[in-house]
Amino acid sequence: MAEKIKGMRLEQRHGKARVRVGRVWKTEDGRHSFAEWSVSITLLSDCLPAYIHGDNSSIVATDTMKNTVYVKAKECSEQISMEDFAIGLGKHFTSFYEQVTAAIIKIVEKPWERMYIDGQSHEHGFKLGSEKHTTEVTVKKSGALLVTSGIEGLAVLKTTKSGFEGFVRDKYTILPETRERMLATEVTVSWRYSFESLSSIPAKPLYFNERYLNVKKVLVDTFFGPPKEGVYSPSVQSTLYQMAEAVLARFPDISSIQLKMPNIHFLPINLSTKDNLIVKFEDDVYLPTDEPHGSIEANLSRILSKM
Ligand SMILES: O=c1[nH]c(=O)c2[nH]c(=O)[nH]c2[nH]1
Repeated sequence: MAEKIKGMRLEQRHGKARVRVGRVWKTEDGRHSFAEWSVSITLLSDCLPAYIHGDNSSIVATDTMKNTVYVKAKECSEQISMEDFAIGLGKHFTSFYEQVTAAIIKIVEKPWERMYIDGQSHEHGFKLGSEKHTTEVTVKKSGALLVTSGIEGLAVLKTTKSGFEGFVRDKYTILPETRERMLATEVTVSWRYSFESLSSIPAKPLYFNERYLNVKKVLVDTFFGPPKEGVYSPSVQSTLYQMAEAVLARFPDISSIQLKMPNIHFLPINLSTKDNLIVKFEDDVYLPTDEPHGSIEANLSRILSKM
């Protein structure tokens, strides 16, 4: 919200960050599902008197926002995707409060995965996985909507089928060209859905959960290539683009995708004295590092032709 005051411009928003909630859903035959979310709410509303005059009469307390998360979680009697939960919260804040013009809801899910014991899925046991599912939803009073989903911390590595050649060489360059190296990264990705209003959201339950798993599969499959032969990567840039392109080609309801793929370096180990070669690097012994790392990111979006 931007408002003019005494010849100046005031931009303000308020909300509650990191409201943590766990929710269990139980079927009649005794199977439990579980989700743990960290929910952040930001409301855009006219709160000028609070900033200027200390008049809080139009402020929705952030404590109330926190309570609303628990009330809405209680009301979800059936398992729900966190995108749908965020949309529901956004709808609530923009319709329940006259002064609220838009709500931005961000959720990060803790990666609890159903436990398998001797190949059999456990009815109520879960263990913590690695990468996290994220979402950011903006709901406007008009019903206009913006939904993004994403993944944080998807760490992937391949020990071959990667190289880097033909880059700029000048008096500062020492990096040798190679067609044989390790490729490691921790993917952060977010994609935007093309649904632009509350009425165009798919009614299918858990639609967004299914999409999340399928997008993750396309990203990972493209990164690695087929199990036996893999796929050659001429650069992180090229692999990133292939991953983004594969997602847009496969999912018509995704309009853009942003990928961040740090190039996490594994340095060759060569050890020698003046007279002795102790360890000669043969693509086998590495020094793992996490800094510095290359930082490579790009956004790929459809250009929508308006006829
Ligand atoms: O895939 C890569 N992209 C780069 O831009 C780069 N720069 C670098 O030093 N190594 C690499 N690798």
